[in-house]
Amino acid sequence: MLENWILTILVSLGVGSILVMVALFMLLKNNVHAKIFWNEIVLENITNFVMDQSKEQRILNSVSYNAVKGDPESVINCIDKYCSQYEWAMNVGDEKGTILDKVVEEADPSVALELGTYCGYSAIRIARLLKPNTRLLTIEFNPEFASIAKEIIEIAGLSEKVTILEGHSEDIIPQLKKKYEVETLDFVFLDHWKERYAPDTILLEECGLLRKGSILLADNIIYPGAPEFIKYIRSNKRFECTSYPSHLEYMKVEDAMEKAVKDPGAAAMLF
Ligand SMILES: C[S@@+](CC[C@H](N)C(=O)[O-])C[C@H]1O[C@@H](n2cnc3c(N)ncnc32)[C@H](O)[C@@H]1O
Ligand SMILES: C[C@]12CC[C@@H]3c4cc(O)c(O)cc4CC[C@H]3[C@@H]1CCC2=O
Ligand SMILES: [Mg+2]
Repeated sequence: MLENWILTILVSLGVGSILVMVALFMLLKNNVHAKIFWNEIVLENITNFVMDQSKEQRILNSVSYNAVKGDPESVINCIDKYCSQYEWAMNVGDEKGTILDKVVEEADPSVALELGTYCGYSAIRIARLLKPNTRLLTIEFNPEFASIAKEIIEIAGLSEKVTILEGHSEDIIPQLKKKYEVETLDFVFLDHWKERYAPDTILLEECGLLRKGSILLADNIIYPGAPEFIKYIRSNKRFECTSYPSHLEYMKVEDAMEKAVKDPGAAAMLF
């Protein structure tokens, strides 16, 4: 009699754990939050512990071994291959990267600013399209990411065009005019923490860094989303906005980028 009870409990526990595993699998398959949580929190921390290095160091290693020195396209392809085949990472990726390329070409910037460098993937995409005697400033507050980005940008052969400014966007933006000799910005790529998009756009305006015709491009309008920025920019008569539907990097999940041109009519009258 006692053995029957024990058997029933053991079978129930077995079936229960299989059901929990199936539920987890379904959740991971269908839910983007679960997938990101699984990749970023569970898998990444286990791999970091086992290999005693960070995912960003592994991205740098992959670039050092596989990319052709001085060839930005090979660095971009190498990062995309690593992050789609081995470990997801928050680079803008190739699909949204192609939109970024088009908008940079349209802006044809003399001075460009990026908020959120990470490993330097989008900085390389932007800098490879810049004409001679033009520059990209990119802001990153994580010292490990800033130093990895420096090495990856060096491998791409773009160190002359790119300056990494280490610190918080809210501290560095007010220093851009005096310390970094910026008059106004022709192009700004917003890809740092999403709750900073709106306050940093307002800060750029207050610091007199946006001119008529300055172009802003913001990543992650749908996922993770930047609702305060979208509310601010779309209701502001000084900006003309366009949405570019796309997908989250390295995933089949909807995302979009938002372009905002400051006083576009007035800029056209200048020429
Ligand atoms: C999504 S990643 C940038 C990805 C990069 N643009 C690319 O596509 O290759 C965002 C980065 O912004 C940095 N970051 C977030 N908030 C920031 C802030 N307020 N100031 C400076 N860096 C910030 C994070 O440390 C992270 O490295
Ligand atoms: C919320 C998050 C940080 C932002 C991450 C993110 C940033 C980004 O620019 C992207 O293009 C995509 C993402 C998706 C994942 C987001 C991260 C999940 C955990 C975390 O701290
Ligand atoms: Mg992004």
